[in-house]
Amino acid sequence: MIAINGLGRIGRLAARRLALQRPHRLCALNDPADLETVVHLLRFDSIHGDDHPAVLGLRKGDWDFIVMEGKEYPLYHETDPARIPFGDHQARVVVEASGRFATREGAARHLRGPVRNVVISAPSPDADFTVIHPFNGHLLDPERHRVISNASCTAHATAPILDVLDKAFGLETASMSTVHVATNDQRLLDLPHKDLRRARAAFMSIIPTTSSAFGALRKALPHLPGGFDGWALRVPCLNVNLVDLTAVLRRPVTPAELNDAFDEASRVRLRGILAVSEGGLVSRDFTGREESVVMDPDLTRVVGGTLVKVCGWHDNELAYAARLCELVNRL
Ligand SMILES: NC(=O)c1ccc[n+]([C@@H]2O[C@H](COP(=O)([O-])OP(=O)(O)OC[C@H]3O[C@@H](n4cnc5c(N)ncnc54)[C@H](O)[C@@H]3O)[C@@H](O)[C@H]2O)c1
Repeated sequence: MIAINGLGRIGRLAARRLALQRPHRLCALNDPADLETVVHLLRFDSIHGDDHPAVLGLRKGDWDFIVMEGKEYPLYHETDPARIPFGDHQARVVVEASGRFATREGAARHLRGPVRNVVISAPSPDADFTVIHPFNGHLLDPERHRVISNASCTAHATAPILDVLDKAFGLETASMSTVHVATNDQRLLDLPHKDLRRARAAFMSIIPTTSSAFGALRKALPHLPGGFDGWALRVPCLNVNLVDLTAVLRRPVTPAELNDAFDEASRVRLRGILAVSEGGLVSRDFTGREESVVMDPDLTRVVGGTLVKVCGWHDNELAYAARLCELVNRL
């Protein structure tokens, strides 16, 4: 059974998805917000529209429930994982999607009674294992790896690109910038934040900042060339990021060879994870895509044979929630 802590952008998408696809597996939810607020935000979504289950709130005595597609899920309002009685509902896996407990120590507060694993919906500095499916999921041992990080949306989008380049041409070195939409970790208007740039109004500027994807990628794909690094440019958009990756390959290539390699990977080996888009699209057109990355062949460039630049889009919310749900279902 699966429980979810933190019903924000990612937690709600995961809850809706599990309620539609695996209602018998979802057992309980937690968020400090009150019942009316949680129900309202589950029903109305500014980005993903109304393509989600019928949702109601129910109060029985002191207890709150979210009803999705006719099934009742207990909703708690704790702020400390150690106080959430997920174990009473036979939860074996907790999705930690609050963004507040990304360290092993914090996430491990869920590990009580029947709860065997916690999956953090973000990179973690010290989780037992960082998964980027399908590249290292086979190494995950749920008995040994009790606290698991599902890396980040950017890491999930970047890993397939690196994988194709490395397998097809050999990867010497690489650098990546993610053109990343605003998230609730920024400020709507200028307001203190530990990152001075994220303290600035999110919808006014291009905001250069760090990306936790690099740490997650280094952990999940340790064979990557050393020094792989880059940054995020937060832009005033709501959904869908662009990964812009520059690499030096071991042998000279043409743009057509690069695009063919992505095309081939999208058909069988990375089907469902990497896709290739048709031409002329913009970020909005990728909302609702569930692949970790959708390559844009028009943007492929080669400079002098071995220096290449390739770009791929991803729905940072929906595609990430899809990978997260696949992981907890496998667990
Ligand atoms: N938004 C994205 O595109 C995205 C993609 C991949 C990963 N992530 C990661 O997922 C995590 C959540 O991101 P988000 O965008 O959904 O965040 P969000 O800010 O939209 O939601 C956070 C939720 O957690 C709840 N919360 C706050 N304190 C809590 C506590 N003590 N206990 C339980 N719940 C608490 C809030 O009420 C809110 O509903 C972050 O670590 C983020 O980095 C986000």
